[in-house]
Amino acid sequence: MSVTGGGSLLLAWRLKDKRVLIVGGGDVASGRIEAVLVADALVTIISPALGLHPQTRHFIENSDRVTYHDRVFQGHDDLDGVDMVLTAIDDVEWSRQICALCRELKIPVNVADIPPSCDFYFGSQIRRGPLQIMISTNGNGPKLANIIKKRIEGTLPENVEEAIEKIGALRAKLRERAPGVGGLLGKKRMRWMVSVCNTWSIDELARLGNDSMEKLLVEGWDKGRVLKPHETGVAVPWWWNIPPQVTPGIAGFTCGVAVTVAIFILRRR
Ligand SMILES: C[C@@]1(CC(=O)O)C2=NC(=C\c3[nH]c(c(CCC(=O)O)c3CC(=O)O)Cc3[nH]c(c(CC(=O)O)c3CCC(=O)O)/C=C3\N/C(=C\2)[C@@H](CCC(=O)O)[C@]3(C)CC(=O)O)/[C@H]1CCC(=O)O
Ligand SMILES: NC(=O)c1ccc[n+]([C@@H]2O[C@H](COP(=O)([O-])OP(=O)(O)OC[C@H]3O[C@@H](n4cnc5c(N)ncnc54)[C@H](O)[C@@H]3O)[C@@H](O)[C@H]2O)c1
Repeated sequence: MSVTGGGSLLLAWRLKDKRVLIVGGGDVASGRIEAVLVADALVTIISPALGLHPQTRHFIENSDRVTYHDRVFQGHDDLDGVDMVLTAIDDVEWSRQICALCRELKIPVNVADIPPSCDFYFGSQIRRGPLQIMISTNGNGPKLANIIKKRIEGTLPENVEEAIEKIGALRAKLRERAPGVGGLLGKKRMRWMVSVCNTWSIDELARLGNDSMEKLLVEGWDKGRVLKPHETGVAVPWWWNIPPQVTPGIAGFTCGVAVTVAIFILRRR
């Protein structure tokens, strides 16, 4: 395997109850606030009331996770106990100073618009229930990241979030049945889950209900096998599993055959 370097580490950062300071309250800040509230952070916003974006105002007025200070950033004291800093202000000099303070205090910081002052970049995001996809061009082309996001969105299976939620529920039930971390049991659990994911399509997983899950565990896991969807009462017609990309091809082929047959019959008359 060759490692070329020059990239960024892509992670899903767990921010629940972590303290995030957002300096600025304009358009860009409002997107940042939304992004960290989705992750259940405790948010402090410092920004003069004049110039607040309507969405920032909405978060301030409606979220009990948001503390608001109607003023400009003042310095060191504003960083006390803070786990992450995001700045989105129209003042490059202050942005650089905030970055320097954060680096001194070893607080991870993102300064919108100044890549050298970013310990991490934001990306274009797709969220569908528990599914989170981040598209990053590593600083090269943010608008292009947004365009690529729209392309990816169009290729996702319709019920992908239900499938992920169901697989999450199945894994939780399996852990209740076979608890513990690591060891031989852990390996067996993982092998079984891999096999379920390889055997069932996304559509079929999305249709898993409590009864079929129970059957999958009692008749499957307990007996050391992976049931097929139809054995649990979950079955979708075979054509549901045709990838959408090939559907136009099949439709075209069918039309072609129909036209050829029609011409053949008409000629014989
Ligand atoms: C993805 C997204 C996430 C978000 O911000 O939430 C994001 N920028 C978005 C939009 C956007 N930003 C800009 C435009 C104008 C068009 C254009 O330049 O393309 C548009 C498009 C628009 O406005 O429509 C201007 C811009 N952006 C940066 C600079 C400074 C520079 O490059 O030097 C300049 C000024 C350049 C100049 O002065 O010319 C820098 C950064 N912007 C990043 C993220 C990080 C790298 C992301 C990556 O690697 O892909 C990075 C490095 C730092 C950071 O901010 O974390 C979000 C799209 C979300 C969505 O809608 O899906
Ligand atoms: N995603 C990106 O990377 C991206 C995209 C577009 C713009 N930008 C840049 O991000 C920055 C913010 O953009 P915007 O459209 O949200 O700007 P904006 O002018 O709408 O908002 C700036 C906000 O910062 C506040 N502010 C200014 N100085 C402050 C200080 N010292 N302390 C606290 N608050 C202060 C202002 O009151 C205002 O609410 C700009 O520099 C812009 O060029 C970045």
